[in-house]
Amino acid sequence: MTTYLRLWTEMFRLCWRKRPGMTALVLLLQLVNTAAFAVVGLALKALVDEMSSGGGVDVAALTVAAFGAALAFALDWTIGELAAVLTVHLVDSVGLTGVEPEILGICAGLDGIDHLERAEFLDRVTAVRGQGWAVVESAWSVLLSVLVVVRLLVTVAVLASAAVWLLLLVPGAAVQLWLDARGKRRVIATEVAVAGDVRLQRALFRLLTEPASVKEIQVAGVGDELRARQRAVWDGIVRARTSAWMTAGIWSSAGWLLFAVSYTVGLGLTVARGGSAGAVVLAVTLGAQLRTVLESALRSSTAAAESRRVLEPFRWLRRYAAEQRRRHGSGQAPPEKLRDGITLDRVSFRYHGGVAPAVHEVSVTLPAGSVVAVVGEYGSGKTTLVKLLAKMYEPTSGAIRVDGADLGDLDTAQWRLAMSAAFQDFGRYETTLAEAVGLGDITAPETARQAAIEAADANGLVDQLPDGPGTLLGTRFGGRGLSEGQWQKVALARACMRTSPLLFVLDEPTASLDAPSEHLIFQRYMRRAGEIAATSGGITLIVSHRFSTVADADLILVLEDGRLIESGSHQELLEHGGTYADLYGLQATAYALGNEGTLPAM
Ligand SMILES: Nc1ncnc2c1ncn2[C@@H]1O[C@H](COP(=O)(O)OP(=O)(O)OP(=O)(O)O)[C@@H](O)[C@H]1O
Repeated sequence: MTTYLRLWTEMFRLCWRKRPGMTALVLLLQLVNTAAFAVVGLALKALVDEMSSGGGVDVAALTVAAFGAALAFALDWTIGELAAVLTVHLVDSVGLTGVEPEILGICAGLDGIDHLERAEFLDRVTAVRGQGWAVVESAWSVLLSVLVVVRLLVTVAVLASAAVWLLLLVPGAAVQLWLDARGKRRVIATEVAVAGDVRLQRALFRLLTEPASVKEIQVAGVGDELRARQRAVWDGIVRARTSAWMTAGIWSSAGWLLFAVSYTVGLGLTVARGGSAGAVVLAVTLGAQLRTVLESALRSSTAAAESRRVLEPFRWLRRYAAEQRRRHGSGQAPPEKLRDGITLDRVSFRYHGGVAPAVHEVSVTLPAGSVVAVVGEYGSGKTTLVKLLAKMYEPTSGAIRVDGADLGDLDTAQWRLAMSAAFQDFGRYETTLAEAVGLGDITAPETARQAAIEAADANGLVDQLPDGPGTLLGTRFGGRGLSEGQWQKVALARACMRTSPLLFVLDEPTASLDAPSEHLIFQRYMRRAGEIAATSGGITLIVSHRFSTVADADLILVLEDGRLIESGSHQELLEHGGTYADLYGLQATAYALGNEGTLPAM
């Protein structure tokens, strides 16, 4: 409870920081609104007391009481509306400018990508995304609930003093609140229960509307089947929701019925036991007012209950982020230049929930200034090794050392600035070509872009584009569509923006390119590796499952099922006659058969 109190206090402070004027105004309006409500009841009571007093009627006092009641009633009504509208506006704007950036910061600001691959993390992100307003609103709901209780107390006190039998309304109201809350809980529980189905139908909808999957669906002719499945999932969701809403409606109606009965009995007894005309008028008015207060109480209790749906995952994400940041902290700076190299000491890594390690007890030194190739069949752990070197994951056991310093102790942001990478699953940034390349190093001068485009052999692509580097890429925002190979060239150019990284990673850099481009690119990268080695002692790490492309590397690492089974130069590995020699022979034969006996030049 104290953590909730802290969160709510923090939300009020956030409102105050972001919108001080609006926060003060909303607070004032809510307080005036509650005071006006209380005045209505008290003025009515004064009116009735005056009218039913034995002596002569004091016209002046009567007028003041009547005028006070009318004014308070008008204030209560108009200020109530205004306060409600302004609260929604305040909550919305602070949610968007204060809480949403924090949620994005948690998703995008944590070290590595481990969290982005965990269902427990992603489920919570799904629950809070776009719901920043609900976090802020929860604090205001609590304040409003307190104010509603004040209203209830005032109403009950005035009722008790005017017509004691009307206190029967109180248990009637309590039961109504309880039944209504029960119904709301059922609705919320149903929403939680169908959340998985909601995600499933969204995923099916995406499959049926995204070009990449639609192609296959059309060719396979399974569109009708998938549409039927999506409809069936929706039908199930709608049935569950309808049933929950119906049940909640029945409970709530039963509650209101009980309230109406207690009201009738209370009023009847007031009249039967000789209540004055004033008391009856007051009873009728306050009875109606009690109903309004009850509705407000129900609204704020619903808001408070619903906010838990968001508050729970929000707090979980915060705790997770704090724990991650505490663990990583800010470490030491990486060296300016590599002197010895990067050493992997019995490095193992197991994915969250994975049965076997993706990388298993790998020990090797990548010498400074060298070109290192990592080869192996599909799923042998090549990309995982690269991601470990890029600090996207932490080794489950063992250590990676950069010139003797533990990679875990190096400041992650600085380490990333000291490296450069073209990943296998590269990003497709739908912006201008110049920007999509320049993202590789936003501190570099304009001229660096041109050099990077040349380094990636992407000049031909630029020439084909209508506005050259200023051409908008991608079709989502009305730009130019690119082929896979063209997107990959953009990614490679981006990776070439940094000219002297300590680690230059190319994970399957030519997977989407044709053979001549592949050959040209590798030649260029070999030259580039020499330049990098000379300026920073940096290592160029090339991942490939095509053995023929990496024969010029200084060191070749052969992975199998996450284990390093062989390492050495191309010549040494051929002479060794192990897996590398076998697979190289097999691939060369296959390539020769497919290309009329021409092996790619190396
Ligand atoms: N995010 C992940 N979560 C769980 N397991 C994963 C994940 N990524 C990869 N794996 C598993 O780890 C193992 C190594 O995968 P990795 O991507 O490193 O292989 P790879 O050699 O790069 O394969 P490819 O040549 O197909 O790119 C595989 O068994 C794979 O199924």
